[in-house]
Amino acid sequence: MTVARFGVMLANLGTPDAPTPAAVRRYLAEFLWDERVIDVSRPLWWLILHGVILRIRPGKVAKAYASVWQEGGSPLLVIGRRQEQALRARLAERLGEEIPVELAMTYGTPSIEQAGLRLRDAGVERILVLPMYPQFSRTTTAAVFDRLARALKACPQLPELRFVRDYHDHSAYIAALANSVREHWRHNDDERGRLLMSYHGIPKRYADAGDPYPRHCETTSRLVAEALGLADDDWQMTYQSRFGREEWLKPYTDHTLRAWGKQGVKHVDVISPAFAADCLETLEELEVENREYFTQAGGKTYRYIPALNDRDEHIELFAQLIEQHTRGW
Ligand SMILES: C=CC1=C(C)c2cc3[nH]c(cc4nc(cc5[nH]c(cc1n2)c(C)c5CCC(=O)O)C(CCC(=O)O)=C4C)c(C)c3C=C
Ligand SMILES: [Fe+2]
Ligand SMILES: [Fe+2]
Repeated sequence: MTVARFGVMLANLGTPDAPTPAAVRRYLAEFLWDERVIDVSRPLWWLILHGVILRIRPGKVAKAYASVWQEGGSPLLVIGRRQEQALRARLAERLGEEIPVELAMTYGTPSIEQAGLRLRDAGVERILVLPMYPQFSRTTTAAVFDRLARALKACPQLPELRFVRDYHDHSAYIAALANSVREHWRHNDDERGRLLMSYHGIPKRYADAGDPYPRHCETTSRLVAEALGLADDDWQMTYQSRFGREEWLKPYTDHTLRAWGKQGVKHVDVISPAFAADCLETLEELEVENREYFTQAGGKTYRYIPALNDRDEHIELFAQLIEQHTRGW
């Protein structure tokens, strides 16, 4: 067997195994216990998480998952598998050799450990880790790094490792986002709404302590707006998916959409550049929940533009990132 020069670990957040309260509870218990995500002192957080959150949230959230669940499972996983397949094919075409590519989830399955073992079984000694988070955050990208380090703890030997920290201003990423907006406008007879770029939020405290996430989101947004030739009034960026009571990054997506509806804005196009794959946060929170906030406040048309998912340009972006980060291997 010829061993490939390197393997790729394509990482994303993870998702429950089923749209049931029990599966959602297992998923949230793992996810929300990660100190990179929630940094509250452990004994206090254990009491809040197990005493309150995991008793109430799974039932409600399981219903939301059930509303977006697909035949093959959770959208994040179904799309992740398509991205993995498409990337294998693209790398074989570009590099003329079979490069092992393994989808890995920070929480749930396929875990980072399982993906690492599959790469080990393929015989590769060099691994490029590509977290599918264009904007770096301690809560996502750094959590991948921690889980990988934990998975490697028991190994007597380490693979050679490289890690893509972020790609928030990569020209192929910006072009792919801008083209997906242009395509959406063309499909709608060039009817353009005000463009809302809605990013998953993080607690403001993390940004104050040095998390570069909001700076990365601002740069992505400005570059997309420039690529589309938008004037300042034609677009805005906001943050969605708040969790808990503390202040998160602002402006908030839901508050902005309600305000726009009241102010007489009639048409909105929404894109969510931080999500490499559509998931609960886009298909339910943006497609359904936020649409209601806007239309109930007086807005007329609200259109969600899908994530880059397995679009050709997205897979090409991953292939370019992989080529750039594996030079010399
Ligand atoms: C303190 C809590 C959370 C932080 C910080 C956070 C950051 C963060 N998350 C994503 C991407 C995704 N989050 C998703 C779901 C989700 N996120 C949180 C909490 C925090 N996220 C929760 C509790 C959940 C689960 C749903 C719920 O209970 O409301 C998902 C979707 C997963 C799916 O199965 O579809 C993604 C993707 C980013 C990019 C980010 C910070 C930059
Ligand atoms: Fe999240
Ligand atoms: Fe949400």
